[in-house]
Amino acid sequence: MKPVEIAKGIYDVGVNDWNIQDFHGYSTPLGTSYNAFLIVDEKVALVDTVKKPFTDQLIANIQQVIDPQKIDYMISNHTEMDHSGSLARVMHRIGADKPVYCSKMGHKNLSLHFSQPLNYQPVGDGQELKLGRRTLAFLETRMLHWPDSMFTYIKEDEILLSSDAFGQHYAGFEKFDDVVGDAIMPHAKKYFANILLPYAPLILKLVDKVTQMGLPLRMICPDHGILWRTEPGKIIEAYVRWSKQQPKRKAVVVYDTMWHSTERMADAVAAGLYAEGVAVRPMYLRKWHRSDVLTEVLDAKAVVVGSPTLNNGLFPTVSDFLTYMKGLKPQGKIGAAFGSYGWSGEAPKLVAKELAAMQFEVMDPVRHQYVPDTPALEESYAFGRAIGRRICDEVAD
Ligand SMILES: Cc1cc2nc3c(=O)[nH]c(=O)nc-3n(C[C@H](O)[C@H](O)[C@H](O)COP(=O)(O)O)c2cc1C
Repeated sequence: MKPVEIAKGIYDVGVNDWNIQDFHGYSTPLGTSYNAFLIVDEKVALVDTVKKPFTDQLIANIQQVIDPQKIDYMISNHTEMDHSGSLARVMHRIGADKPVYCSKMGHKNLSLHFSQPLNYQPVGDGQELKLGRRTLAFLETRMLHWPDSMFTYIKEDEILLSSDAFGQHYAGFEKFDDVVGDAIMPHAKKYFANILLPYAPLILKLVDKVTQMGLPLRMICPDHGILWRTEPGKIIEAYVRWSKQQPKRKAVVVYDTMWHSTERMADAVAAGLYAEGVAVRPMYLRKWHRSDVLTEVLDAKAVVVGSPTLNNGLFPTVSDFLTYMKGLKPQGKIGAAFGSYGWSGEAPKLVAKELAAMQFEVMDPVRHQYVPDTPALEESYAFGRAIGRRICDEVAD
């Protein structure tokens, strides 16, 4: 990728990772980018680096704008290695004793990632760094989504370098929201559902704080994907909506199956939900990636989970999905479980227990022995309708 001048003297010198398909267990069919920002003023600052294998590309991009040794300040908004992996080599290239500005937690966490001592300059919330004509202001955003996370705001240009917040896993030569259009929103939603959802209450507080500060925002530039230059308010509004987790009349029916019995039940449950006017799609866990299922969970009212009983327990992909969903802490959901079994039939009860541990309102599970016959499928259908009625009672049309 060539450097992209996003405002006069401010460049995205990051890289595209075209072929990554699995980002720490999150599916990324369109790859991703690691954005890094070079601000050229009387003093020159580089905000964030890239994943380690892309270090040479980052340095080559910087070189197209300026001699890397002219960089005066390194700023680390986030310790995670997709943004800090090349820090050691970059510091070696620009001058190992140059200051590295980061949050206090960034100082602690970077030291736990890199053994060589760097000239860390921890900054507090609201602290500023003058570059010449421009001023950088640091905004602590603890747990959005790591303890070290912070934003860097370029005051005079009204540009927010927002680290992972507002990002999307998307690799492309297109770098701006107006070029990609609404096609980017599903990727932003997936990013929110899979990375930021557990911190939804903190996001609402942060948006309040920034609104009270009256911070003008001309552009929001995350560390992944496209930059929001035309309608930065649009992604903030989406974050507020997603953080409130206001559900639609929608359910996710997610399941696995060995011999298709639980699958037949899943189809009948989904048909029952649909008959009550609920949007629904059965999702088979060996075809749908857990991160795509979670994207659907975000605005669903009910999560209905089917598992056959295997060796007195859950089918492994169902355990995987439940573990993943539990960590992301979705709020305000109805939960329901179903499944086929042979002799002991523990799985639906185990699913229901897990859903209850996630504070879901859990309905009594439905299970069938071996292959469901017509009356059994009618029972699954009626189960879907009962869940659907409950959704419609709780969610306005
Ligand atoms: C390897 C294996 C282990 C099983 N273990 C149990 C079990 O412990 N308890 C039980 O009730 N059924 C057990 N079953 C039976 C299945 O749960 C039953 O065949 C069910 O109908 C499968 O549903 P499915 O077609 O959705 O996979 C087992 C089946 C297999 C293949």
